[in-house]
Amino acid sequence: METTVDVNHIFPERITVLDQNLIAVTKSLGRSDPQSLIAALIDELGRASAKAQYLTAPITSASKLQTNKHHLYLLKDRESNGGMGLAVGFLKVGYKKLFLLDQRGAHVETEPLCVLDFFVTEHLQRHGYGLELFNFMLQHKKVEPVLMAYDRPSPKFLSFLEKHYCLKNSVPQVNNFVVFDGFFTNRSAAHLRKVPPKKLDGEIKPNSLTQRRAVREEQRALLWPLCCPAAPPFSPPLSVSSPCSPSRARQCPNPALAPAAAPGGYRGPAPNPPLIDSLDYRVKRTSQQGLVARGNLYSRYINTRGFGLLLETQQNTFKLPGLTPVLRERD
Ligand SMILES: CC(=O)SCCNC(=O)CCNC(=O)[C@H](O)C(C)(C)COP(=O)(O)OP(=O)(O)OC[C@H]1O[C@@H](n2cnc3c(N)ncnc32)[C@H](O)[C@@H]1OP(=O)(O)O
Repeated sequence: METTVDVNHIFPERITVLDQNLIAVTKSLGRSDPQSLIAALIDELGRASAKAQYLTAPITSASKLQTNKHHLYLLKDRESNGGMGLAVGFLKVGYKKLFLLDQRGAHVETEPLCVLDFFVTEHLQRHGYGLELFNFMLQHKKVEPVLMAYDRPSPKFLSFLEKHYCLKNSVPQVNNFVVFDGFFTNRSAAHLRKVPPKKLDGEIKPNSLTQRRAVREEQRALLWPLCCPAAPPFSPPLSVSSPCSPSRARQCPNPALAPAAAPGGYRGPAPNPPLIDSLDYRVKRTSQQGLVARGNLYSRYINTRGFGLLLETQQNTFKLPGLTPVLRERD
């Protein structure tokens, strides 16, 4: 990405690892880190990534990086941009506590390293930069791609994973993360914890006024008319050549350019997002099978008997009776 920023000055290394402090994890000798320039560059890259993925808002920004324990790998090309260097792309990863379904459909609690955002400047894609970034991250984190989870991977990213790491068949999930065959089998038992059988269904009563308001919002959210075609309860096994249910595809500026829906749901903007802003929650319907609550924590609620919604705050969990929760943390 061409900027007026002297990328070579800020980032002496070809790949820089940035953390919460917005400073290079491996600091260069005698150089200060001009935080505001770094922040501006990250924001710019985050916006470009969001645009490339048809997102309404960036997943990556300096402020988000500062408030999460993520690592952002930033790749530059030293020679470009009149010798000032060019930010070619970035890869953002972080650990997430996830409730996933194993091959037999059992809930398993995991905390894998997840790919959260990945972007290479448009005109430099398919030149091997993505692979360079990804391999660097694998070495830095000492992890194998099959043991990672992927947050709503785009079709390009799915193609990338298949081509470079032979990751093709996914294990169906009800959340937006994609994991592949081998995720459960290659992982030591210490990293997997079976989720205990659920308690008897019933409403968990909120204690505080704010929490009660959250429940009211939740119930109002359920009244929205359902208008989208139904999606299957589980995303089908992944095949890059035959991406899953079109009902999970999101709106694109130009329908002809719309990416095929991916397992876990491609992260494009949602059609007609009905938002309720309350208590940091934005609640929206994603399909007839489930509703998504966005807030500090994000959760979705699906089972074979119907629809449901589960809101989780730092303190409490609210749920409607009769359904099985599937939880996922959000940034
Ligand atoms: C969890 C998430 O982060 S999902 C978001 C992923 N990011 C995006 O979709 C943003 C737009 N895409 C990109 O920025 C890039 O294409 C990336 C990051 C996915 C891959 O980076 P690149 O530098 O292009 O990858 P690299 O050159 O190492 O590998 C190329 C392979 O990636 C895949 N790929 C890259 N670009 C494309 C494309 N336009 N169409 C289809 N496949 C593509 C292909 O498998 C390609 O191999 P091929 O050229 O033989 O078909």
